[in-house]
Amino acid sequence: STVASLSRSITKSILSKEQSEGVGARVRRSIGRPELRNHDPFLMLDEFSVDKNGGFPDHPHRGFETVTYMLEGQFQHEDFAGHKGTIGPGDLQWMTAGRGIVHSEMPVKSQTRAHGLQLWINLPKEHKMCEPQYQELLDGQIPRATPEEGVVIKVIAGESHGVKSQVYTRTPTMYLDFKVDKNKTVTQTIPSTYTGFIYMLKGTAFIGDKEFEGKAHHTLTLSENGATTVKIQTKDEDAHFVLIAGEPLKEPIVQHGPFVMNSSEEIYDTFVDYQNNKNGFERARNWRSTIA
Ligand SMILES: Nc1ccc(F)c(C(=O)c2c[nH]c3ncc(Cl)cc23)c1F
Ligand SMILES: [Fe+3]
Repeated sequence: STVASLSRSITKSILSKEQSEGVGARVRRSIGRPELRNHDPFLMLDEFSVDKNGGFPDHPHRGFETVTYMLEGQFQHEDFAGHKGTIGPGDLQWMTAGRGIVHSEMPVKSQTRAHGLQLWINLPKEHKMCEPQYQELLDGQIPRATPEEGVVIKVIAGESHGVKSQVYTRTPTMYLDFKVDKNKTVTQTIPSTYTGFIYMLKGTAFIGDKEFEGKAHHTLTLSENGATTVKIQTKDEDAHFVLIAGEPLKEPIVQHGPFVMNSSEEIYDTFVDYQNNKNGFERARNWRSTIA
């Protein structure tokens, strides 16, 4: 007899409404909102929308990674080491803050609005104080899997249908951008130990054997039922969503804003380092971004 392969199912569906963040920015907070904490290894997912007067001026990070994926408009970034650049629609910036980054993230002034996703991925203890690293890919450098006509999966991290990303993930992570035409079915393999969720950007998708309906701006958390796949269908509407999954770190999380360590002592030490420009924050002394 054939055993129908079990799919992961949806355990929660949470709508994210816009809230203010940064300077004049609006974000829909997915992971990281009160109803969506403890999705180890993920700390936050924001769908951000910033007009030319807003942005995220000079601020620090330590102990985790920020993954910025642009959907519309152009965003510029600059850090305290002089690393700067602009990312546009479809482009990716995977920033491993490690021991410390101070940077500014602002829309390009001429733009109407910058719209994208920023995911915060926690780092395991042994990497929290690593040298900062950038992995930046233009849209055209991100591989696509097209299991069938009308199903395009951008492999931002991890693997889909035999297509692998080149991004080095210290915390094993899968990050896939799905554009699925109507009346399609796609099955994605996910390691059964991974914590996973879908964030809907546009349209409607039906997930799992029970065809749970996913609508725009909803976070759909995936069950951990031992399944190694998730089945996603569309009916009379196209769908655009991201599927994000990763290996839980199972370490203590102590977070104060942009600092995420394993103990309150380490957080205290981080504040001391930041105030005194030490242990990775040396270049923050007297630094001001030119773009904010
Ligand atoms: N501590 C702290 C406090 C408040 C913040 F807004 C931020 C921050 O920078 C961001 C929050 N979501 C975001 N989405 C997109 C971008 Cl480009 C940046 C952010 C931050 F780091
Ligand atoms: Fe930042």
